[in-house]
Amino acid sequence: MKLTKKLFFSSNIIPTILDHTNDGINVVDTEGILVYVNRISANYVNQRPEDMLGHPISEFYPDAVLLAVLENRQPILDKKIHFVPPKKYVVNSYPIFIEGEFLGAFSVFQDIQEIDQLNGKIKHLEMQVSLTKPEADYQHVVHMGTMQHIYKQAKKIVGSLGGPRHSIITGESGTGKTMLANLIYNYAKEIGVIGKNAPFIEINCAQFTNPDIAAMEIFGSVEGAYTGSKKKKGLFEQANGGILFLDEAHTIENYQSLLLKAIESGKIRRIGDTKEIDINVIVIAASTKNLHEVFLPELYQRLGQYEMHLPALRERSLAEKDQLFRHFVRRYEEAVWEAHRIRYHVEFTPEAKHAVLNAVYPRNIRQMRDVINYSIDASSPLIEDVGEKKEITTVVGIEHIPFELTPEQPAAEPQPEPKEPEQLITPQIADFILEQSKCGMGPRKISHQLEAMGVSLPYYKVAYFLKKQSKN
Ligand SMILES: Nc1ncnc2c1ncn2[C@@H]1O[C@H](COP(=O)(O)OP(=O)(O)OP(=O)(O)O)[C@@H](O)[C@H]1O
Repeated sequence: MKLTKKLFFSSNIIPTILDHTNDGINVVDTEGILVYVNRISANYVNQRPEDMLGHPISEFYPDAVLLAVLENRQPILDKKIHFVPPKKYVVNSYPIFIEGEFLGAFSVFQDIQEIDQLNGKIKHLEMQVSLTKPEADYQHVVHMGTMQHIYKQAKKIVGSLGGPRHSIITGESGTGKTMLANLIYNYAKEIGVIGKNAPFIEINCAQFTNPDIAAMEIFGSVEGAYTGSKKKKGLFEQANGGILFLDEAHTIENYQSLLLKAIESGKIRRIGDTKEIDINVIVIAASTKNLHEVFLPELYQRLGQYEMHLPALRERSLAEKDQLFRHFVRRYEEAVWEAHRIRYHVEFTPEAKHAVLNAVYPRNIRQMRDVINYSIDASSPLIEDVGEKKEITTVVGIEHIPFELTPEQPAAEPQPEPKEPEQLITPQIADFILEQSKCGMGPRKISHQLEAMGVSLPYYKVAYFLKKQSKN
């Protein structure tokens, strides 16, 4: 037998093909009774097609778009439906007219849960990147107090008539050294000291366990300079015409004389090479250490005349901290707008804001930023629960702040709910928490376990209890 058009349409091939598509298909008569369901659609609602036929579609798909199509006799396209969250599909539905007579409707739908979740993850990652990127534009940094004075100094270093000069930035981790280097770079471009497309090459010298590898990265190498070394352009060459930012510069101890020579002569030599290469690079060396004590005196003298020190967060005024706080909250709101086109309003309760502003941050502004982002994350709704809303307000309370911060507050300040955990924690619950903690469980896991046992005790209260126990 030969497959012909006639045979194709008269046989059972079409339903078989429809069972092998990736889309779900439903066909109903004018009463909304299912006359055809493909396998995908039946699987979607955990049924067999034969058990669905002859039943109203609403029994299986309560929000079926087909019902509206039956009423209006018009197609409905690209409608997104949440089935049972997080199950989600997008559906196109059409009326069926045969020889002008209205006979029913059909719909074709695609499961988009996975695509939606992937999109959500991409947006989440994009948001994380945007929230943790150092500010590069002076308009967008907090420039009251500390930065006002330091930025003036930085501008002089690159912008003075006799400049630009190399410089040193010191400060504890997370105080804004990389950010300041970026600001200098942008300012230098703005005033034409370096070209609009000039490179900004950043290297954290501490990332190399071996000082020889660090040197090869910075100065480049020729093949065979060391066992296995390849011909390689160094960062100095890559930064030619722009800025070379050497973070954690104290770790390049062994190669300080090479650095000095490069800075003094404007020439570098790749490790293992004899040929010199001209370079025109502004070097900014940053460190958490006092480079005066670490660098060769000549190198320090060359760079350290132009030294800027960024104070730790604890040394900054409350007003400056408050500005930083507002800045990071605003950045979060802007990131939500960028990712989801949702106007997001973040409010902190006075108690929560007090906790954030008065906590101790060993990792300085970076840690404060992370705590603010974490707290807002904790109070924010899930994307899947937002629906079509275009404006949302969230209130960050003390319960959203990472627990380590709250006990660090000044003793003179009233502690939030200090007695409550003890009131809630019976001797049995106390024993349970201590036992789980001994087995290495963290407060969050313990709180989840308690919840499964019908005891509602937020993780931060578990943490507070454990902290008190460890002090007793
Ligand atoms: N004045 C400021 N205004 C706004 N954001 C700031 C300010 N100072 C620092 N930050 C932000 O704090 C975070 C940490 O800053 P940065 O990465 O520059 O610190 P760092 O001193 O280079 O840290 P590390 O020594 O660990 O490399 C960044 O997100 C940065 O943008």
